[in-house]
Amino acid sequence: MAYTQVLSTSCMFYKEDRVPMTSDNSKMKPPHVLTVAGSDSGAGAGIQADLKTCAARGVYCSTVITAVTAQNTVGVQVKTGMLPSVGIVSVLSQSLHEFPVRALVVDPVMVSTSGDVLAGPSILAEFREELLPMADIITPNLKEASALLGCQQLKTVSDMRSAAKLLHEMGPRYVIVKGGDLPDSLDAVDVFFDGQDFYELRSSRIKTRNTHGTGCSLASCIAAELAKGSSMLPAVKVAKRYVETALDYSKDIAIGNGTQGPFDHIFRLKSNGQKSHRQVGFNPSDLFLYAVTDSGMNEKWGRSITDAVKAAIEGGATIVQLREKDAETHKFLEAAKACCEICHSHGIPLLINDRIDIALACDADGVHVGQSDMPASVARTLLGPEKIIGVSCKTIEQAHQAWIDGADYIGCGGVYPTNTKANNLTVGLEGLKTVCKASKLPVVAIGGINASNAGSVMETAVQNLKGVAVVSALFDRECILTETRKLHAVLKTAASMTLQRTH
Ligand SMILES: Cc1ncc(COP(=O)(O)OP(=O)(O)O)c(N)n1
Ligand SMILES: Cc1nc(C(=O)O)sc1CCOP(=O)(O)O
Ligand SMILES: [Mg+2]
Repeated sequence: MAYTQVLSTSCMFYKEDRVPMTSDNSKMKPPHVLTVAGSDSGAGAGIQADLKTCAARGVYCSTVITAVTAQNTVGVQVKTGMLPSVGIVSVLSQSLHEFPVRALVVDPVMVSTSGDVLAGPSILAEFREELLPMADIITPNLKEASALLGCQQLKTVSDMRSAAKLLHEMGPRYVIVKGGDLPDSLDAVDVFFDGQDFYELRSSRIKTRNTHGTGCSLASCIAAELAKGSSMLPAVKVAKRYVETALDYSKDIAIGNGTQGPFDHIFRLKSNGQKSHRQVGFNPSDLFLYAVTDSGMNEKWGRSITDAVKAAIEGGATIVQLREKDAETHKFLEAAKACCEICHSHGIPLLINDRIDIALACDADGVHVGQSDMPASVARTLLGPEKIIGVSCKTIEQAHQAWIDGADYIGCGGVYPTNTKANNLTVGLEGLKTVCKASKLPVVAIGGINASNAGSVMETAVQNLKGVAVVSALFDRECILTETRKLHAVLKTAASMTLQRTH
């Protein structure tokens, strides 16, 4: 059994276990971290931070609580338990000798980010003599580094380098001195030393009060990455980026009344829902009039994507897809963000064609992918459970796979020949019917559809067919608003005729 351990004065330690679960080795236990730490009643640091960090990083975390603290965002008020005692550090060191571990991460928590002193000088010697020599990495902040070294305050990056070197001489294989509190520094710089080379790890300094628990979280994220099999420098880089991203994500949340607050460790599980005015979730009736943009057509008619999208929505589009094949990424992202705002202010979902990265960056409602694009199953993993994913399908098999992959709808075409997509196979109304009948997912028809033939498409009245997706009949026209209204009227008539027929 192998262990990855993290220790602090509040005695956290971590365990990693990759022992096969079954005799045929087909299932592996997930990476596992065991933390032995103090409880933070404020839930931003300590055991609670470790649990949340490991969960966010996909690592199972079990716990041993060494102390109970009563604290809130104003500061540590009472400490019971006991955390930083020579006895606990000594028991821990003995256990580590008895049960050797794969990696030991020592977070020498002595001063919390709120400035409270969490460990007295009595345990410093025990730390230096017992724990540091066993550690794979130690993660002190500026105050903790100077406390361990018994030296003056560290004020510059050069001081941090000297401290990292001296701490390394005490025995740990790696040292990271965290410079978050460095005065006059525009970015957050940490110094990593591997015994040979120094690395200055820089990230943007997030302006936020919500920094409570950043130290615990960095250390537990390093342990989580090690448990997943990472080597040290990549683990430290991931941990730093994780904390930076979490801080940025949580910079405006307001929990408690103190000068500091906790951040949101599990931000990745959220859908950024608070930014969106749209109700989360996919409604198949949104596919009724699906407007798909085309950068070439907008250029030809001299209009911006945003003006094109506004006009389509005003004309009755029920969902919008940005299909900007030639757009340069930076410009596409700017346009996508603006279109998101427009769509969401009208309660209309916005999907991005092909580009999962753009969809993630602008927090669009989802993506549409084809058979040669990112597989829908991978898109689902990247986008999470709440985003909308559409897949182009021309066959029953593709429709079945889309369902297995976790798509929300399929686009089926070309129903008619089209000039918008080169070399597109036309499946015709018959092909559309075949796929619709077999599909477990709602279907939108696409390819050569306009106000003259949309009625025929909808009147095939196949179950699952929820609407039409149109490019040129809306966007390669002089007035998008007029054309969208016209198409909307045709679709409404077709829908009411279908309704009459089925009753
Ligand atoms: C609604 C809808 N259906 C089908 C497509 C076509 O997607 P794909 O096959 O990936 O081709 P491109 O659009 O990427 O050229 C679509 N975009 N939307
Ligand atoms: C983007 C696209 N996909 C198709 C498919 O068959 O999957 S047909 C198509 C082009 C649709 O454009 P228009 O409405 O101008 O014909
Ligand atoms: Mg595509």
